[in-house]
Amino acid sequence: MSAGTSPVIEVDRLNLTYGDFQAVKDLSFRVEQGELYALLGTNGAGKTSTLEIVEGHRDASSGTVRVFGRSPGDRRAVRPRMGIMLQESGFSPDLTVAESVRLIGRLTGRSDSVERVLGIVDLNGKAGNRVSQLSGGEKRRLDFATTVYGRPELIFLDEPTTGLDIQSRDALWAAVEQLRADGSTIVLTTHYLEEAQQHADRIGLMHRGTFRAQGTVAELTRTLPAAIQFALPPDAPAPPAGAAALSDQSYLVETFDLQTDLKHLLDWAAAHRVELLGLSAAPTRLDDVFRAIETDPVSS
Ligand SMILES: Nc1ncnc2c1ncn2[C@@H]1O[C@H](COP(=O)(O)OP(=O)(O)OP(=O)(O)O)[C@@H](O)[C@H]1O
Repeated sequence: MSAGTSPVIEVDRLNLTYGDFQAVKDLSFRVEQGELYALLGTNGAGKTSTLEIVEGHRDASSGTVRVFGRSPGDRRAVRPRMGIMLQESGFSPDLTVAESVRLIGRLTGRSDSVERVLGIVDLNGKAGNRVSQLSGGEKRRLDFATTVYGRPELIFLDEPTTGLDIQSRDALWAAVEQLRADGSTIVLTTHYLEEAQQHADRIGLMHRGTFRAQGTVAELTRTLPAAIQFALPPDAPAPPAGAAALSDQSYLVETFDLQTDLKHLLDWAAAHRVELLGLSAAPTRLDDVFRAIETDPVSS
């Protein structure tokens, strides 16, 4: 991303109300060209509602949304440049797999090889089968194939790996990384936080219609301490200061400097000739940030 490049998506003080329920409140974010931006959050946080507006499927109550510098309502300009993988697929059950891909090709105006996109998701063997005959995971893979048909510049992936086995997940993520290498911008929503942790450049964490945190994984996780856990044998001396007792002989050290505190602990154990049982040192994970936000009374 170079200085001065305009963002692919620009959302400024977006609000959405359903009747008198405010589902999205003053939400602002940008997604830059080539980024993988993950919009994460609790159930009912407003992610789908936000994406529906950005995708041009729903009008905002107030605020500004720009996609490629245009209103998402400007469908003729914006839609051919986007691939959208929704949570629920809308294929006609009577079409074959290959016909479904071709149909999407015609609707988007993009061109590609049906064989290529079915190859990405290992569905070439099912090209002649009707959609109604596919398993749930195979339908999801077909969803992905039609979404990336023609290598769109902007790709929305809403829970893309739900129902997929591990091989299919790996294949899907390899395809996403290839699309990014080719310059596509990706917006992801998922409840699989480890996937966001691994693949997202930046994350927006939503709860009850607003962002509770936004930034890179490193920026979000450094707000919470990492954890060192260990247990001591019955005859061991008292543990070093800073270790909180969890149960009889188990201890927890919470730290913002994992490396230094782990070294202190190992030095203490060596000096006292103590074996640290079940020792684990875990950096802060996105799950921890997520849980902290869900339980934060300020965010309720
Ligand atoms: N058409 C609608 N009419 C009224 N309320 C709605 C409508 N669609 C969504 N909502 C409400 O708006 C809130 C946000 O819903 P949304 O589907 O955007 O959340 P989400 O973050 O995508 O949730 P999830 O992770 O559960 O899919 C929820 O409280 C939901 O019940």
